[in-house]
Amino acid sequence: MHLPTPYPLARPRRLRRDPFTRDLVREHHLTASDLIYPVFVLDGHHRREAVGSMPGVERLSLDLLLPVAEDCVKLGIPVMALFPVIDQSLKTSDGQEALNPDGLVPRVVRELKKQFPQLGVMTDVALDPFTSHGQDGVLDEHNYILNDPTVEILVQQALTQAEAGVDMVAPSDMMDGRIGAIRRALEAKGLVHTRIMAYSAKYASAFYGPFRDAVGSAANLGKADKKVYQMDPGNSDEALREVALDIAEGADMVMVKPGMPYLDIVRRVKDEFHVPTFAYQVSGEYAMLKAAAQNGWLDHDAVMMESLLAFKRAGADGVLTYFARDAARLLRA
Ligand SMILES: NCc1[nH]cc(CCC(=O)O)c1CC(=O)O
Ligand SMILES: [Mg+2]
Repeated sequence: MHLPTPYPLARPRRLRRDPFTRDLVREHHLTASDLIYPVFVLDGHHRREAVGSMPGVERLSLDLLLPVAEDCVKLGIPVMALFPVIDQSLKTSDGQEALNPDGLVPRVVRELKKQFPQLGVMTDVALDPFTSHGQDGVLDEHNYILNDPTVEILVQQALTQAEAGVDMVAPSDMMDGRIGAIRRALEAKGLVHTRIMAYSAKYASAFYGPFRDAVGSAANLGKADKKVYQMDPGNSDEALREVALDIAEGADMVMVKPGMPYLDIVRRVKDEFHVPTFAYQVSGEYAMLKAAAQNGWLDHDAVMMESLLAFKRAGADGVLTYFARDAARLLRA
């Protein structure tokens, strides 16, 4: 960087003088095409349940989700991410309902792709909505989450989703080697178009609390945590090693999660690998901003847009956010 011209020859405020100049020199922009909209889907008909800790977010049955998908198309949001809320009676220690080709997720995928072929659909590859203990994998007798047996199940889950026609599978479990195993299995079945969005750097974060309420895994998880597979919040170099492995194993896109407290990781990943890089503005981040806005302590729309722009500035190509529809609506206005 060259030395700046000294004041008064340089007056940086000249470029902030009026809206047209600020528009002209702005380096980063948010558009609707940067957004991925996560939704919670339930079995049944005409079901709509509010998520208490996530104002404005609802669990919806498929019939009520279809108008939401249509809204995403209208708003120019390219992708919807599905998170299932599975009935307690279907949860088992090995999460086998995740492999049911007629289960909730495959049924929703088939219908969404039939009705809105132009809307990208992404599904989560992870067992936590399906397990009786709320962990993302199967346990040994000491309640340690086993890697390789879990990966075998995740491969079958990803195949089930891909065969239902999903566009992108997104493994969010943090087992080692799952990207490669899923990629090989997809290729072996001729499913060469299925994109893999790898949650490569996913931290063991306290910001996931409201999500675990939303999918109903919080009660099952109890006091347990996910620190033996999700990353330690103190680590940064390790995120680069995780991303390197997932790219080598066949990931098309990588994800950093959570978002706002981890923008340094987004920047390092983008600078190091130059691959499509995404960030997840998770449930706890959404809840914080919503709660403050509801109290009148923050300006809702202003902090929403500023938080999303910050992801772009940090190097993210897109953001998975519960604000996606609100933001897209504002961008269109
Ligand atoms: N497979 C688990 C999963 N997938 C998405 C989220 C959290 C997303 C959010 O907080 O919005 C989690 C939570 C967890 O790891 O317990
Ligand atoms: Mg990994």
